[in-house]
Amino acid sequence: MIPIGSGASGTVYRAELDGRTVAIKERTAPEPNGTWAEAASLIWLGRAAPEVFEWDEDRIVMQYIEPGEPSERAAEELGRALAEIHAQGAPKYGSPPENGPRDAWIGPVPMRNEECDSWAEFHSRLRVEPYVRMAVDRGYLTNEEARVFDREWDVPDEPPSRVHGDLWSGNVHWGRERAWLIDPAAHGGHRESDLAMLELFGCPHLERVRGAYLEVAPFADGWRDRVALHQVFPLLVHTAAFGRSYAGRALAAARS
Ligand SMILES: Nc1ncnc2c1ncn2[C@@H]1O[C@H](COP(=O)(O)OP(=O)(O)OP(=O)(O)O)[C@@H](O)[C@H]1O
Repeated sequence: MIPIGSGASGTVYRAELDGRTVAIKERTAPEPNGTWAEAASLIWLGRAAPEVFEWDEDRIVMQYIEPGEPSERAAEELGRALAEIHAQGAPKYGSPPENGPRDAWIGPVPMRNEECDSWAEFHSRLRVEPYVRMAVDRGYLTNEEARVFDREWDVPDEPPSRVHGDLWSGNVHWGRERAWLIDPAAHGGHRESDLAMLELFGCPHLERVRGAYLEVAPFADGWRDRVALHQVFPLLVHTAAFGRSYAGRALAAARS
């Protein structure tokens, strides 16, 4: 087994298994349901993600994707693929991936999926409040700062989408021919959130990805003004997980 990547939760290896080259993601972090949630998410995302061959509580064996360079063509294809995944939908806002657990992970912190009737309820109860509490408990936000996150979260009404859920640029794996989605935390969510997160830390050819996406699946008017609002969740997760250095950006996004 040859190590090809490592992150907070474990190590990814390239290996030969039953005559084919596979990627094996071994989870070393003590995260109950971690591989279950990730395997179910990968399967739910379909052909945009590597195929899952098998998984147990310690590891996922999946299709190995030979790395390549980002290209404009692959970026546009990624935009269209994202639109296609989103359109597959989800039963409700907050639904876990099909056959997946309610209790999952986002980076090194827990993330719960529970069905809600609106995005506003889902966002506030499951994607904002738990991380504000965690950040306050850990001393990364003051009580006064925490109150900034106690607000209405309004977005134009639309049915829940099937979202990747942790779509920072590191979770776009550029292969030889196309881009692949890896390391998802999928659930029923708002499709603008995936694109807003991709924008958060920059992504190669972002304009191409977004342009191709919007051509086939336009957002409701005013989406640019909602980017910051959708970035509150990942910024809060960063604050809760990694510390106060992210608090300023999280607060600014929440005030937007
Ligand atoms: N199916 C795959 N085929 C080829 N390489 C892969 C595959 N899956 C993951 N990798 C490589 O391993 C790296 C880490 O993968 P992944 O993001 O899933 O791990 P992680 O531990 O969750 O990392 P992080 O903490 O950064 O989220 C990727 O950036 C990629 O280079």
